[in-house]
Amino acid sequence: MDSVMPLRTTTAATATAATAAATVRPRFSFQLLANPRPRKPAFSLSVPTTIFTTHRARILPQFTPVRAQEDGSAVVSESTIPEGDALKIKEWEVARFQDEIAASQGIKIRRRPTTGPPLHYVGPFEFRMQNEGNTPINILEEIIWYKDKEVSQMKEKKPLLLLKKLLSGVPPTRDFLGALKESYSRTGLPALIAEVKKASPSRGVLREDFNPVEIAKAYERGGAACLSVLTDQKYFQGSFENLEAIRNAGVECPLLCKEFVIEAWQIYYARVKGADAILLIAAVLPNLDIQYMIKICKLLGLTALVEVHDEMEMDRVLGIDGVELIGINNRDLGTFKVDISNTKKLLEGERGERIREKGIIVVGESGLFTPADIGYVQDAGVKAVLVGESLVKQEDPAKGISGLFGKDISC
Ligand SMILES: O=C(O)c1ccccc1NCC(=O)[C@H](O)[C@H](O)COP(=O)(O)O
Repeated sequence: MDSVMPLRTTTAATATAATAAATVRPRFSFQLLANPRPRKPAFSLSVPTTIFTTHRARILPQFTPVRAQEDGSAVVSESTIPEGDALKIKEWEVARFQDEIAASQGIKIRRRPTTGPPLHYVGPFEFRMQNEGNTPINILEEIIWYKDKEVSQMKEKKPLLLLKKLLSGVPPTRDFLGALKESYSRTGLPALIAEVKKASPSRGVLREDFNPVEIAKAYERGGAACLSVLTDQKYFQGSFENLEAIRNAGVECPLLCKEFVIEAWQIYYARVKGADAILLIAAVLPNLDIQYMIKICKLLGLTALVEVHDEMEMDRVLGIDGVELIGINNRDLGTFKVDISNTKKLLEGERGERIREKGIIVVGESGLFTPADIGYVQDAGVKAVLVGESLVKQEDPAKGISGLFGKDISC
């Protein structure tokens, strides 16, 4: 099994994919076996005899010798497969395991398009691949597939080792969670995380004369407790330069890096660029990744805002240690449908109880336009709100904040 690990990078789910896969019940019996007698390349595949038989014609020229096992499966030595192809097979299998782990947690979003099996592959995955091909199921999946490529390129330019060196030169983080709590107890209203957002896939360009630093300063003047800065370029016309510029312009509000995080590397990068908090989306990240990324956030002094959209995601996140801040998104990131009653729905009954017991702060996100909307989500139990469109579209976003809350919350 260990031979699988170095082939793919960084996420906890990857690092534990093969192990955790043991807990995901494959529909076919399938096992990657640690080779009892290490050789190079050192692994073998155990496949059910039925599958083996089906593939006999294809397999035999490549896979010899073949050993029958007591349980009826056949062990095929792969020592004759060229090393490069064997590595590709392993990589591909780990990616499939990752998809299966995610799917077992109700995650529909795949990290990258599912490609067909590599040359020489024989095994159960080819029998159970769904939606094979490269059409994303929705906009969120499209964003993630693009992000996967983008992050790979960024990592080549700025490897983790370099980011770690840069960390020693960055100023300490500001207390994002503390700022939210302080604002809530000062105003008695949900603390505001005001979003610096130029455009979005659902609404297109929200503001043509977009000056991120001016908007950030206006938000701070208007009484925002924290700011959220979109850093995704392709779909939101945001950037890490915006985040950095706001940080360097003397804005004191703690900053949330609003990104589509799929790898721990991005958390280090956000920290280097001036973030105090980062978004982790449960619709994209398996539980182990969230847990691992929260640990990294803590190590770097960042607050993790873990975002959920439905009951299943909320229940998953409530089972993860170390979660202090949960965002309930009223926008379905797949369909764009916005419904603020989602916040209420996810805070009702036992879930609300658990959240209060754990002392978790909840943020109501998206689709908030009026004092009535703010009152509604506050009654539902949120202590903070994340607002973009309704503020960024105002000529003076500071006045927009008073309009949104029905009063001046700046002092
Ligand atoms: O805003 C979108 O269209 C969108 C599409 C796909 C993924 C994420 C998206 N938005 C991120 C957000 O959740 C919002 O920017 C944030 O909650 C503020 O929402 P709003 O106040 O409605 O601008």
